[in-house]
Amino acid sequence: MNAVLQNNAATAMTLEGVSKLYGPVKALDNVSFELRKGEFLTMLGPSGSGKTTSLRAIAGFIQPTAGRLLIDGRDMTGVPPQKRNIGMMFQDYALFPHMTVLENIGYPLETRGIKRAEREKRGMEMLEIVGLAHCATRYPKEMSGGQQQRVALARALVFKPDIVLLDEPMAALDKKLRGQMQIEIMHITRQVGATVVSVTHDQEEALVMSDRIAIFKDGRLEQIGSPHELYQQPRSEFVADFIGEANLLHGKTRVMPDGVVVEGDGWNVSLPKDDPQGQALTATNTACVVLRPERIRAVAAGSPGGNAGEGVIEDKIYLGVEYRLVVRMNDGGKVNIRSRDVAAIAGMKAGDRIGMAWAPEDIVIIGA
Ligand SMILES: Nc1ncnc2c1ncn2[C@@H]1O[C@H](COP(=O)(O)OP(=O)(O)OP(=O)(O)O)[C@@H](O)[C@H]1O
Repeated sequence: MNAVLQNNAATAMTLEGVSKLYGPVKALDNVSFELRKGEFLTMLGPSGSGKTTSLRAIAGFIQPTAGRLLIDGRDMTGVPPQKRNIGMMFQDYALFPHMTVLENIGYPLETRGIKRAEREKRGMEMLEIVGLAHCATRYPKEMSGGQQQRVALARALVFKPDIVLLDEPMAALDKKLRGQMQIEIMHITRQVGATVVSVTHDQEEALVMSDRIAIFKDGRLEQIGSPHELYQQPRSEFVADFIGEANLLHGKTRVMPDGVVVEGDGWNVSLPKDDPQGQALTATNTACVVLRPERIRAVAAGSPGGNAGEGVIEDKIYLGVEYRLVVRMNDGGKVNIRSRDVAAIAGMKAGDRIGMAWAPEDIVIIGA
């Protein structure tokens, strides 16, 4: 029996090699991952990377060209959307304007044949959870954007779906409200134990809300992991650049008796040979080094040692909480530094030469 079909209680959904072709366009290219019960997973990626196509395949609005999708161990091939126990919140909320808030929330229960008294009871319970019990008899147009969003969320959760899909949930909100609603939606979905798949192209939203993030690129799943894993151990330059801010330095590798060095013009990284990252480099000639801006120490120029670099300050920007420096390296590449070390930086100015230092443990190497 296929391992995936063994009805693992912790698995809510499995995608097995799912592809979707539109003529020559591979909207999805052999995507496989598992969603755990109670998990908040965000699909993140640039425009056209396949996020919406994945969401629509899960909802059943489109059928994969190849591969399978299992929900709770059950193959969904040929199962229409209304036969999948899935809740959805769309970016425009799609509330029914002629129904009150309570009627809107009760609607999915009505379509499932649940009687009015029970609908109202469960609808009011959901309204309590989303903090809108006082708005039950209002109409959607009498609510603010944030309130409408919470009604839409309550409607997506009220029938205890196996999975809740959120399609760009913050798209209609202004920036200030977004931050607040990210936290609120995260709390509400955790409180009711919902299993959530959300789509966004806002990396901050993904970092704030998700247990795990699936990063899409050109229809492929580039990497999936917790926000921490993706930030600390990106497996590609794309992921390193997409999650947080990254300096990507391309250099040549050199195997030394006691370690491995990656170096470019005016900078070097040295890793001990017993370090797994160092070991992987013994077989390659070139490598990409990921250096996070907040991990670089600004030091005086002129004393470069190991794990260090030098360049010329192009911009120095004071942001209150930190300084940002843009440094031009000898090879023409730019390095961004974020630092709160006022003592080290206050006296530096654009045009000065600057030294940079980093610790081997702060470095991520992307293979050759
Ligand atoms: N119905 C369709 N017909 C033809 N091509 C499509 C169709 N739907 C999607 N595509 C193509 O498939 C690819 C993936 O699209 P998809 O909508 O999944 O991307 P996305 O990551 O959600 O992007 P966005 O962030 O812009 O919504 C794109 O190249 C898109 O043009």
